[in-house]
Amino acid sequence: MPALEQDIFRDQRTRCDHTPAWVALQAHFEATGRHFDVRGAFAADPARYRAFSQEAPHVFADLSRNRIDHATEALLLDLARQCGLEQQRQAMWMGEPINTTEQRAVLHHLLRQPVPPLGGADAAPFIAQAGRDVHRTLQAMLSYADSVRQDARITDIVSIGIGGSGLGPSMAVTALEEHWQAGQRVHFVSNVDGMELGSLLRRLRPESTLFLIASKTFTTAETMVNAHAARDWFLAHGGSTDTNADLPLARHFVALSTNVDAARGFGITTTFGFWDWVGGRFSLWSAIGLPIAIAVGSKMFQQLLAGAHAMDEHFYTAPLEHNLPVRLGLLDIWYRNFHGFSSRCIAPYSHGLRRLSAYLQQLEMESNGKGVDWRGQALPYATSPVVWGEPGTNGQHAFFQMIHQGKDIIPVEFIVLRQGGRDLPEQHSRLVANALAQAQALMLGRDSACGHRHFSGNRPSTVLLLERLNATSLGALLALYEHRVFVSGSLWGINSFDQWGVELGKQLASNLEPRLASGDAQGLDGATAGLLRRLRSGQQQPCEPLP
Ligand SMILES: O=P(O)(O)OC[C@H]1O[C@H](O)[C@H](O)[C@@H](O)[C@@H]1O
Repeated sequence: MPALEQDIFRDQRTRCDHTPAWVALQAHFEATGRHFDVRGAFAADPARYRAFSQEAPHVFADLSRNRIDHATEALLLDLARQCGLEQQRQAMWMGEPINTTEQRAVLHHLLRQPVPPLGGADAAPFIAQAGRDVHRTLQAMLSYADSVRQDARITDIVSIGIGGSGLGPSMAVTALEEHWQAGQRVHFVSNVDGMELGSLLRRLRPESTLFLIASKTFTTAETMVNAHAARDWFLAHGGSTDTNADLPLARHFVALSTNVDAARGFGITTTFGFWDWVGGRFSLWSAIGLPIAIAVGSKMFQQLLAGAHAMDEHFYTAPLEHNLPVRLGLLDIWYRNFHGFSSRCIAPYSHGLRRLSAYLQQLEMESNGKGVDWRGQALPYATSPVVWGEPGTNGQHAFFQMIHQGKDIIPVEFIVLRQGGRDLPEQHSRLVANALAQAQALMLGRDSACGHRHFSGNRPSTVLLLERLNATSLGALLALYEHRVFVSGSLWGINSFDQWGVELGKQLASNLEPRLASGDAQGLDGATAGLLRRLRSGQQQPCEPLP
């Protein structure tokens, strides 16, 4: 896009709190929203469940237990239109550089487009070319995945990667564990704490291990430290950098990265690449998903892509008022900026989805945890809530106490499967009953003269219902969350696709690491200097008495 057009595109946007709809929402909140009672709304409207439920591909959503009515949704939709949500969505589709701080397009949806058409009939040449590149890489990666699955010599696949290069694949592989290949194990290593890799290496043999070094940049410190430790271990146990040796590094180490040169410098000759228009936390659909394809096979990986593509079509084509990512994203704005709710609990009633909250923490909080708008100007309103959770029913016996009776209102997202997995299927109805009961208890509450037994009720929740957990429904669910994050980020006027907030800590860590060895505390703040001295003293000592 020419520079001038870009500027127009950026400057035409109206910040959400400067729109008439925002003012109207404030008035609506004061008039009825603040004291809205979901129980009363159900009593007044027998059709409420139907009106506030939404079909989307592979996901059905019941939004009826939320503190919204038709007027709220209408005003939120006005807000979306006045903030230019549809134009933003179109800009993403057209490959415009909506990641403005890095001047990058955001095209992860292209990774799951079937052929043809590549990028759509009206695709710009750059998108059509990107689509061709995607399919070439996908085919190479999938045939490699299937060849690994057929290789009886390989028993262990170790994927080393952190953040977006670890959370998505490990969550998806966990979710699809019923479909793992017998006789092969897929492990994930992220932490620079040597305990993670060290304890794994003790159980492995180099000749039967394949290492996947997953890093978009191939520079991330933790991943590089672990990759080098794995390489040292491999070479110390009979491996060789000679490609003609019996145990060549080039056959047992593969890279998943945009930085082919750095991977080559490491000694890797096979790299499955991707592109700068794929953000790390949106990358499980790319070569970063190779561990998924190895774990469940190429066919199932394509089902994952197909599920996500179905959700993409819904997001890009459904009218805003019947568009599930839009409705959820708008609800997030309503709760965060008008009700002031500061967190949202993810409660998947599915053991397979036990890593979903960890994955969503990065997706949502790294995308939308920003304090400035797309021009870098400070925002006067709150953005991303804290996203957290644990699978049900475990959470019920841990923190649900607070959700039922605590002083904070925490909207809960129940994820429920109509059909359970293959193991102990007779327990599934108990699991589902618990999810429904929690949502019911949160909404209905219970009056009691005894304060300890009183439940105030009117506590909001959403139910996302999947037929069953498989690659297709998982793909759709994850794409739903991706688009929802786009919707709320777009309305907040922030760049959801950069992550400058992680840089400072990285720089300070590289400054401190040599100081831990040298003891040089010069120029450090008092707390860091004190801890550095204590860490180097070799023993826990009481604090010095104050003068
Ligand atoms: O894939 P990599 O380049 O190794 O990056 C891994 C992760 O680290 C960074 O610090 C970012 O916070 C993440 O967005 C990214 O996913």
